[in-house]
Amino acid sequence: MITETSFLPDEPTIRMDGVNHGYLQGDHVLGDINMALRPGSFHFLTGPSGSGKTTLLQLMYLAQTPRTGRVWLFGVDTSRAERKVLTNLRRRIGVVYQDFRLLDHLTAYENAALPLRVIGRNEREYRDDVMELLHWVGLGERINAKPTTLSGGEQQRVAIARALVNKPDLLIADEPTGNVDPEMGERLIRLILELNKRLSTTVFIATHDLTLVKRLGAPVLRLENGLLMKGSSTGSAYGGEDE
Ligand SMILES: Nc1ncnc2c1ncn2[C@@H]1O[C@H](COP(=O)(O)OP(=O)(O)OP(=O)(O)O)[C@@H](O)[C@H]1O
Repeated sequence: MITETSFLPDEPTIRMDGVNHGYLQGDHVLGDINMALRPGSFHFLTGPSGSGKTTLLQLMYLAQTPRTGRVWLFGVDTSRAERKVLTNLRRRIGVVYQDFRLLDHLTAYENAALPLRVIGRNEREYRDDVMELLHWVGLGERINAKPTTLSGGEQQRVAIARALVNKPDLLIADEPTGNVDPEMGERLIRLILELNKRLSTTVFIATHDLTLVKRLGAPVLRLENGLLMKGSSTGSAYGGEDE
C-alpha cells in the first residue's frame, strides 16, 4: 500500500495499463486502454457521442475505478494508494465538468475561489488572482452573480476559472467550450494553452469541436470502439508515451 506521495518528475503525469471499463455486465465502454501522457503535454480527445470520453476522463480524475487494469497518476499506482494519498493526488488535478457543478448558493467569485478555500488559503492572498482570472474569462462584471442568474456560457467560464485557479499540474476538461460562441471558445482554449506553456500543466481536453482542434493543431487522441487511437479515425491504436 502506498502511504505517501513522492514527486517523480520523470514519470508520466498519467498512465493507464490495460484499462477496461463498463457499466453493465458484459459491456465494454473502454477496452484495453494503454496510454501515457508526458508532463507538460497538451492533447485533445475526440470520438463519437457515447464512445466513452467522459468515462475515460472520470477514470483519470479518480471518480471511477477501472473494472480491470491500472491507473497511475504522477507516478503513483492509484490501485495501491491510501485514501489520503489519493486525496492529495486529486488536489493536483483541475477538472472542468461537462455539467459545470457550480454551487448555487455561492457567487461566481466564491465558486472560482473554492479550491483555494478548501486547502485553507487566506482570502487576502488570493483575492486579486481570482479577480484577474475572472476578468480574463470575461466575467469581470459578474463576479457577484449566483450561478442560477448566469447563462450556460457564463457558468462554463466560472467552471474553467475554478479548474485553473489552483494552477493544477493536470487539467482535465470535458467539453469546456460546449456552451460558448466560437470566439470565446478559442479564447478559453488559448488561456489553457498559456497555462500549459507557462506552468507546464499537462492538459487533456475532450471536445466535439473539430474546427477548434484543427485550428490549434494540438495532438489528438480519438476513442473508437473502446480503443484509443492516435489522430484521425484511420490512425493507429495508441499504446504508449506521447511524442
Ligand atoms: N452511469 C452510467 N451507467 C450506465 N451507463 C453509462 C453510465 N455513464 C455512461 N454510460 C454509458 O457509457 C457509454 C459511454 O458514455 P460516456 O458519457 O463516457 O460517452 P461520451 O463519449 O462522453 O459521450 P458524449 O460525447 O455524448 O458526452 C454510453 O453508452 C453511456 O450510455
